[in-house]
Amino acid sequence: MSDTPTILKNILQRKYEEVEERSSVISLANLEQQIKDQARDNDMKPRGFTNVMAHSIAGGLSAVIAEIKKASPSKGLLRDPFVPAEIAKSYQYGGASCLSVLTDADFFQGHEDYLKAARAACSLPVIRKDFMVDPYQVFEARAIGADCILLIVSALEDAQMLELNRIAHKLGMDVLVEVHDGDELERALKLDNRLLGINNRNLHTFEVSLDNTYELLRFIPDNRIVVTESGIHTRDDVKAMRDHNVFSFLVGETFMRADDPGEKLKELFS
Ligand SMILES: O=P(O)(O)OC[C@@H](O)[C@@H](O)c1c[nH]c2ccccc12
Repeated sequence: MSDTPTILKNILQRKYEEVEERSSVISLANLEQQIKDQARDNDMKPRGFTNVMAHSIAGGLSAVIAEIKKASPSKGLLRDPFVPAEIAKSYQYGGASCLSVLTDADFFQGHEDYLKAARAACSLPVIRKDFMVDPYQVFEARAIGADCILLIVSALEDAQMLELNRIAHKLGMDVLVEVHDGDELERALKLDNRLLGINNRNLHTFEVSLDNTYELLRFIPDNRIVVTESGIHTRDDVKAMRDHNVFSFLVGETFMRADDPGEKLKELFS
């Protein structure tokens, strides 16, 4: 991880501290008990994130993971007022396949309660968007209702990545593995997940280029579902991706800046 970009380094450093703090308040055993207690509650059952994505694509549609993100380190505050339950309903109405909810507080002004509120307000599967470095966070994700977690390859060693992936699956969650270059892609392909995210944002410079997806595409086997992440703003962006046989999208900023996020989704994807 020697060339891990600075901002990511800062975030990861903070994440390790956060895990220490949180696990001293709520133990891992306690989280596991919560998950067991919730097993009888139908609303808490994993909603099959990957299946819903695959189903949308099989129907000839774009599979859109619509993101609920109040702020980001590169763009600052994106939306105010920010009401996750309203946004979730709007996204469902607008035709999203799944939701992504930022839970990181310090860099994205996110919160676990945003995920809970968004998920409770709709029937869509939800990915916990955060920087996962420790099993504790994976249990925590399931305890708050997440149906899927994100694993960022540049933030993890292989062994860590495998372990977090295994725990997520054991808890019934799906995993979106995120890469932004060829080396990371090679490592990501060692996991047997169907979902593979290509981030168009360079984490060193914050520059966004959709070419990143096009360049990495050719190295990805057909049985994977490629999700293009970041920097999708227009119908033309969507068309260009679809012309390259990319049918899954993760979109945040464009929707967050719109008065009605679900309408904006329709505008881009219908
Ligand atoms: O807001 P955008 O440019 O549409 O991007 C969404 C999403 O791809 C981005 O939020 C993201 C991609 N990978 C991440 C990892 C952590 C936090 C955030 C992200």
